Amino acid sequence: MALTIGMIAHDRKKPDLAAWAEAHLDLIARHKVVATATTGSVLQRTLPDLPIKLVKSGPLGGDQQIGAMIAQGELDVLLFFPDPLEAQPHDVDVKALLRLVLVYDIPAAFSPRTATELARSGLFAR
Ligand SMILES: O=C(CO)COP(=O)(O)O
Repeated sequence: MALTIGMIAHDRKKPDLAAWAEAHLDLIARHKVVATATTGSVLQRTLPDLPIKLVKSGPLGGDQQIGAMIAQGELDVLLFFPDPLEAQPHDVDVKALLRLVLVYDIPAAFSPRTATELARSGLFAR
């Protein structure tokens, strides 16, 4: 059964997420990918053949849209690479998203290494 995977990264982490997605394309290509707008455009540049549903940019409500998907049971996994060294204008939205990840116990990874461990868990092989 295809999973719906959310992909989000803050600006300085977008290259890391694109590189991770490229390295794991065989796994994620079986699933549906939804991404915030700017993250999604970077992913599309790296992986032009991967279909990606775009929501709004994070600071314009995209994190909240992904959060709403979690609340509605429409998101199975979240890969979110935040930048721990840069303040975000929409920090409250980021916190709200992370809170919903915990409320609904969504499998999530916040760095390339944890994403790789999640991939090794077999989650994406379903
Ligand atoms: O800000 C984000 C996550 O908090 C991501 O939004 P963008 O992908 O539009 O940069």
